[in-house]
Amino acid sequence: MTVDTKKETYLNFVNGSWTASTSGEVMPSLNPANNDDIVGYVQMSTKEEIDDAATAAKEAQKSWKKLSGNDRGGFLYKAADILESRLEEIAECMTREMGKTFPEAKGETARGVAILRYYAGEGLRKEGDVIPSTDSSALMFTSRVPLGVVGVITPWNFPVAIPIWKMAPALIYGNSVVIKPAQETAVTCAKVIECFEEAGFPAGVVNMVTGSGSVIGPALTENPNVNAITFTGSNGVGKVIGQGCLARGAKYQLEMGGKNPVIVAADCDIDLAVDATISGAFRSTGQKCTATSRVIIEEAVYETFKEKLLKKTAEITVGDGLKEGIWMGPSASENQLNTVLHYIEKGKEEGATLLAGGNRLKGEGFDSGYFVEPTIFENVTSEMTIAQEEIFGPVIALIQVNNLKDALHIANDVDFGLCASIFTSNIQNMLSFIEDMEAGLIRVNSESAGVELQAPFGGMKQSSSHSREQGEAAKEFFTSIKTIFVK
Ligand SMILES: NC(=O)C1=CN([C@@H]2O[C@H](COP(=O)(O)OP(=O)(O)OC[C@H]3O[C@@H](n4cnc5c(N)ncnc54)[C@H](OP(=O)(O)O)[C@@H]3O)[C@@H](O)[C@H]2O)C=CC1
Ligand SMILES: O=C(O)CCC(=O)C(=O)O
Repeated sequence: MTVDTKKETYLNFVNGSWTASTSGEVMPSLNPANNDDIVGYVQMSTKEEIDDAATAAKEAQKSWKKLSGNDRGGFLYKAADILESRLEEIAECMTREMGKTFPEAKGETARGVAILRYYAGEGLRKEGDVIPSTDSSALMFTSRVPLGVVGVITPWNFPVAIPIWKMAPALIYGNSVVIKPAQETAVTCAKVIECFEEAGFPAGVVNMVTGSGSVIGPALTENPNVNAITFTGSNGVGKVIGQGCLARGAKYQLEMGGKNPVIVAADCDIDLAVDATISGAFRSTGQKCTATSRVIIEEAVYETFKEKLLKKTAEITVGDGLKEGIWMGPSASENQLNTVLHYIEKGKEEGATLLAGGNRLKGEGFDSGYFVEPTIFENVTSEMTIAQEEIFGPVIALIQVNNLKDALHIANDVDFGLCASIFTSNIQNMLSFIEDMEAGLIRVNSESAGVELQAPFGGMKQSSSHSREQGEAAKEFFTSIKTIFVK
């Protein structure tokens, strides 16, 4: 491909240096709000470059793990300060690369800073327990040791937060990392890696290789020097990665899709439920694994809820996320837009009623981007495709029920179990929901999306490989326990 020489080509970061791929191939990273805008070029790297990064990471980890947690934390604090000083620039790059609005991108970058500081502090927290032995003259205790080299495979929907919430705990517990970011947002990731470089991490501790997931993804998963893989993305790819790791005995962690319900009980604050549904479903153009995609409403308040929801949805401003006053940006890519339009057609074909939206936006300001209207279906039944499969776009299905028992049954009637929310003022309704809802994140009177960095994050059923990320829970994945007996 011909390279526009005015745009930067972002290289791989291997063993402390920015290196060119031997493939010589690059691909443009395009702005989904205006695909005439090339954000930069990223390399289509080869298996050999993954192998080089893994070898460097293996060597570097030997001395990295010997540092005290306090010293490792110092590097993370520095990276946090540098990221904070570049917050606006990196957030702007994120908006240009994947479309989320600038305020959302700034919020996410600030979250990256906070995650780095949280894990920097982990370097001074306890890493084991003393356990009484049956032998009164012995000392028995546990200690945590790093896994070695961690391969990090990330999606495009949180281009700063997800790489950081995987890399920061990996690093603080003494692992080195090789990250393969989503191609769509590899420029934003390269800028995050620049922050790590400037923070002075020893060469080889942090490495980044860009390229096609189907080529360098398996190279990373199958590399014998890589001891573990942490992945966020689609279920299809996650399962392939899990099988690859299992086959060679590597540790793996998969965070995948969701089909998250919101239950609207007759006794709830309807305005609160409407605002939370809109925010949960349409922020980031619905491109969150925690996004609301099914709204299950008791019949007594169905019409009132629907009317208010439609009124507020009509007020949403769609456009280029860098412009003032825009609330919802484009889908992140043409592929993603086509997936969303495909599901909208499927909804119509299967007999759901389109209440709002449903179209690609056309005309001035829209023609060079991948904009779709916020879309609402009603008369949706639980077996319809749009009630079962993850859409990853601004599309919601309204499902009317007679009572909360039916609501809970429908809420659980999917393969996923990431997050779920209920709006109610009745304590018994809340308690039943907390007890019987099959989801890793339970939210009451709050939108389905909303992850706090200090709390465990992950799903049940097909949403994850049953481990948890973030908060203290990250320690379970990124370390191995040694039980020590001394006599
Ligand atoms: N849970 C979540 O947060 C996310 C869910 N999704 C879901 O996935 C759908 C598709 O999105 P998509 O971006 O294609 O997600 P993918 O699962 O394909 O991509 C996620 C990451 O995995 C990489 N990858 C792709 N194939 C392999 C492989 N064989 N081995 C190792 N790594 C691989 C990708 O690389 P590359 O960039 O080159 O494709 C990317 O870095 C969305 O519509 C949505 O439903 C997507 C993103 C996030
Ligand atoms: O909702 C969030 O903040 C995180 C969601 C997430 O992890 C994802 O969409 O991949």
